[in-house]
Amino acid sequence: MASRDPKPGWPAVPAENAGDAPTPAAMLAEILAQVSREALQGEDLDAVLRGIVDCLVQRLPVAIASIILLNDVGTHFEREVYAGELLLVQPELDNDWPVTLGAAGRCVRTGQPLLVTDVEGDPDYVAGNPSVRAEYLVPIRHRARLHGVLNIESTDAGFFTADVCAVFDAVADQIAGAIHLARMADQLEAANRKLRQLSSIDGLTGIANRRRFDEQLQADWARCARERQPLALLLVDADRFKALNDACGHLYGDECLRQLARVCAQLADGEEDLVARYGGEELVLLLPRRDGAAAGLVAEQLRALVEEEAMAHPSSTVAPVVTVSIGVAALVPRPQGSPQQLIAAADAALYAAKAGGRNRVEHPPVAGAEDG
Ligand SMILES: Nc1nc2c(ncn2[C@@H]2O[C@H](COP(=O)(O)OP(=O)(O)OP(=O)(O)O)[C@@H](O)[C@H]2O)c(=O)[nH]1
Repeated sequence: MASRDPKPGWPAVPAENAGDAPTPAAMLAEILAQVSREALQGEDLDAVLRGIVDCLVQRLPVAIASIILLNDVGTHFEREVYAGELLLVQPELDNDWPVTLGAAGRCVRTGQPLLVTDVEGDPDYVAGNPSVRAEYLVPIRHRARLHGVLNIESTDAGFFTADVCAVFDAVADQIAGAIHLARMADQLEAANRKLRQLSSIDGLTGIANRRRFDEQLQADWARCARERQPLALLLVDADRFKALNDACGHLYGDECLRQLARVCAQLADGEEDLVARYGGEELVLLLPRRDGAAAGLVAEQLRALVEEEAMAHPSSTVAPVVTVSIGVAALVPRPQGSPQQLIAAADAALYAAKAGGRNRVEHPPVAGAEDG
């Protein structure tokens, strides 16, 4: 079999192994395949970039491989990920490396690959390691967006032949796709987080919605059962709200509900507390680790605070201002029990508060449960 001459710059192939040595084309295909794998498998952008530079220094005789990313507006380098056998003295990249500086900056400004065959003679070269003789920089561009620069450094002044440079050009294209994918994934994740957050918020009041409350109630019920801690629930209902809407209009009613939610949020201020809109003009406070007495105190405070807000209610039979009736329930959940037990108890208490004249707090014992 005819022996293959490695291209200048590629790893020297021992004569006895020459027949098995990969051609530059085969090696390029392997490198590109691995870069693709890194792009698809990396957990996040940093992991992707690290996988790629590691792959380059492992497979090619380069002293340093680094990827230098630009900020969103393309004015500064903001991050560098590098690998290599030589120590690279890296500048601090707190957005203080403008593209007006260095060979990497020149590569960005021209938008073209840049070959520096004699680093000492290049006015833009910023020495990262004194053993480096030559450097090749390639813009990393996906469609119209310039993401940064692929920077390869070699201790061999003659390393960067046209064939070798062509390999890095192809690798840079692959990296651009990988960065694009990773950034899309990051954006998608952020959008999903936002969506999850939005889907748990009540649009009118900005507090948690019923769905979020239901989830939290299940979770708190299970946790308090495990820890044998009490769980308290306050069911808060605005009095004569239909009459308020009828007399003052729905927009005013909406504003009163928002204000009511703000007051409730002031009192549900523990790390584990949750205030949510239960539905219509009913709000709930879910208070883990609060027994009946503690929850009753919060409820009484809340009732008084709402009255002090003095939101006018000209058509109420209770007071000239908006008032609330509150049903309180608290118990130490039993693992085999159901959170519905707590809701039913708070509901019964609320009914009693309404029947008792409104603008009141009621707290009957919960049947069949260990009251905290
Ligand atoms: N403005 C406004 N009104 C709402 C909203 N959700 C529910 N309501 C109104 O709240 C009122 C609740 O009326 P009812 O259930 O009869 O209770 P109430 O008039 O408050 O009487 P009591 O609870 O017995 O004191 C209804 O008129 C609903 O239209 C809302 O988001 N905005």
